[in-house]
Amino acid sequence: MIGIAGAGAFGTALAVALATDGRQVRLWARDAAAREAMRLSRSAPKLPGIILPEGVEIRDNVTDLAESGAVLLAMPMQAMRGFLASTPEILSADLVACSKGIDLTTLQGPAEVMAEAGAKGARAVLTGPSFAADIARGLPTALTLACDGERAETQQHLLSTASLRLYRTDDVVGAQLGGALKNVIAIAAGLVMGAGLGDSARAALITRGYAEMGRLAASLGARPETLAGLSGLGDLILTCTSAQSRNFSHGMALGQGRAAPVATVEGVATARAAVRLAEARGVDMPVTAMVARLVNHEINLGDAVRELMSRPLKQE
Ligand SMILES: NC(=O)C1=CN([C@@H]2O[C@H](COP(=O)(O)OP(=O)(O)OC[C@H]3O[C@@H](n4cnc5c(N)ncnc54)[C@H](O)[C@@H]3O)[C@@H](O)[C@H]2O)C=CC1
Ligand SMILES: O=C(CO)COP(=O)(O)O
Repeated sequence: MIGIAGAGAFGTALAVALATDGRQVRLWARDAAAREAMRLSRSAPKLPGIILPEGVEIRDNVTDLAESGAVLLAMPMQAMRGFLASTPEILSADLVACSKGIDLTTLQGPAEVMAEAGAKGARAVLTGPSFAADIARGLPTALTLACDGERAETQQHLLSTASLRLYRTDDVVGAQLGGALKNVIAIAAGLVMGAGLGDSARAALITRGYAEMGRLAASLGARPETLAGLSGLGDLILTCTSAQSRNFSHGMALGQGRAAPVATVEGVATARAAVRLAEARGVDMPVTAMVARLVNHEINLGDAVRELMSRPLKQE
């Protein structure tokens, strides 16, 4: 049995994929009305057209997840620390963080947040290029499961299905940073496309963004090949090129000068956190720093482009 805490787009999509493959899933949403609606309709508002398979059981009590083979944490990154603090009962289970981001208060990634909360079982991070809508439809998806404990292989088999192919890595720092930092670059790519700056500019941004993701990750102990994998480059490609991405769409809206739709946009907080991490380590992250200034309304897009283009010329 697998427990999933958080019944937004991603948690529900994973529940659908796992149950379709024969797993028993306990899905918990924090909102009682949302739980009741899902139970009655066997559907989820964030996944239109998808029917919840029989194997998905909507649970009212989050502590019911504690006896699962693994508990997936499928909530925004900034909510994870508070959720774990208020739910000590699940800390004995193996935990798999599905959030992509950096905690703004502690500047920790999901693995460190779980450890500091007192997680006693395995602590893994599930990341990589995967839109919830694709997963829920059973489209083929490859993900990275990062775990440096001896339970990694067990978790990999528990969470892989006919349509979800999980690759394993013990580079937890690299995998979680890849998943977090790509969202910032996706906002930048959306800004460029929204402002009509062209495909060439986007390609430049993705490449230079990837370079600075690698610099920060290396300074924190990540391996370069992890960033070149699904959790870094793979997710960067997906998120910087698809309007399905909320981070990319958020950037597009800003680039077009219109209000961005309300949604979970992890790259906004991650940009602010990454700037602080980079400053503390003396790492140059011009694209990320510019995204932080743009989302903080400290600079307009025209000045941002001029500033980035007039940086001193250097070697690639
Ligand atoms: N939607 C997608 O395609 C993918 C999302 N992710 C990641 O999964 C995480 C969650 O994203 P989505 O499910 O898409 O967001 P969402 O906005 O669809 O759902 C978030 C869910 O978290 C719940 N939540 C918020 N605060 C909470 C709290 N304090 N305690 C418990 N639950 C809380 C909300 O009620 C909501 O059900 C994010 O970090 C995202 O980057 C990762 C891969 C794909
Ligand atoms: O992480 C994702 C795809 O891998 C989802 O991207 P968005 O959060 O930008 O929608």
